[in-house]
Amino acid sequence: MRKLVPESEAYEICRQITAKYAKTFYLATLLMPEQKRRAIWAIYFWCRRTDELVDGPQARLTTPETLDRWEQQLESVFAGQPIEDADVALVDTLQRFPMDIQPFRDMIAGQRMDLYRSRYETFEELKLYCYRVAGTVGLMTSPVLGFDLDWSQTPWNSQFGTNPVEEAIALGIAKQLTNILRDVGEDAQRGRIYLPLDELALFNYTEEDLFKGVVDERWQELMRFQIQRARKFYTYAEKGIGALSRDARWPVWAATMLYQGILDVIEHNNYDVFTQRAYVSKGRKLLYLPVAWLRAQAL
Ligand SMILES: CC(C)=CCC/C(C)=C/CC/C(C)=C/CC/C(C)=C/[C@@H]1[C@@H](COP(=O)(O)OP(=O)(O)O)[C@]1(C)CC/C=C(\C)CC/C=C(\C)CCC=C(C)C
Ligand SMILES: [Mn+2]
Repeated sequence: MRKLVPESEAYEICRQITAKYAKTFYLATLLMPEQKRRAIWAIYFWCRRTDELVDGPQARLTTPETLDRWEQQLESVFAGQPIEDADVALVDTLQRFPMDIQPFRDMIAGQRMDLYRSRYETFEELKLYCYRVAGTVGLMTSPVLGFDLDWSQTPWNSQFGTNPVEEAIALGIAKQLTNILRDVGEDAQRGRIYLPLDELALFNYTEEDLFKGVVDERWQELMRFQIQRARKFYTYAEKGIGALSRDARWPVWAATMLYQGILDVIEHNNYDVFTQRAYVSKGRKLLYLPVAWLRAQAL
């Protein structure tokens, strides 16, 4: 068996991948203490590798058996036995921040859905997919981010019934809904429609319109509806950010505001997600940081 790299090198691989492929997340992790930031990179790279199996350049070679093998590798990592270099970082992260394997398994189940599904009839069906590929990230990262127990025992917390686990999942779902709205055009080119078909019908907009990239009153109304729903998930999730450890609130606020900014850009582009990619400029990203910091200071 090949000798694997030491932990420091494995974390460095995870850092480089996060910095290259996830500029927003990377920026947010730079606001965290060292141990937490390294753990998030390790989780990020595992998620990225999982997504690449069905979305990456070799995706056409991926079969259900490939995902079975990936799940076995996951079990080995949870048993403290790394198989590849990057696993070394995740094994160490799991020792420092014990976590449940189930969200990781659920994410693989979400990627399995991408193997055999390219349409969702209702929002309920789409929500399950969003939980699996993104809500799970909220569950995986919560043990690393940590919760402030003093906060969760306050009377106003029980009074308003906040539930940090549900809110962590909601933040992932909000993020995935944002991704879906931003990537409608790109996904259509691959024959995929994530928007629920019954909602397309409600706005009298057809699959054919979507494949042609028609931007008219019907599409704009449909997108307003979708954006409003994504924002409800963000609003619900935001309550949970105050329950996180103090040193995690600023990065999570920053990441949250940055994703929300994508929805503003879609509106600004008049809902044309077919010929324009909605992205938040570097300058604007930096502008969000002090606002996120202020929000993180609120009790
Ligand atoms: C109590 C409370 C509010 C706690 C906060 C919990 C929290 C930090 C929740 C946020 C969860 C989050 C960042 C979810 C991201 C989900 C995501 C980006 C999913 C992507 C899926 C599929 O996307 P798609 O294929 O449509 O698009 P592209 O391939 O991107 O074109 C994923 C690709 C699945 C795999 C997920 C990732 C690669 C991202 C994982 C991100 C992290 C581990 C970083 C978490 C960041 C911070 C700041 C903690
Ligand atoms: Mn993907």
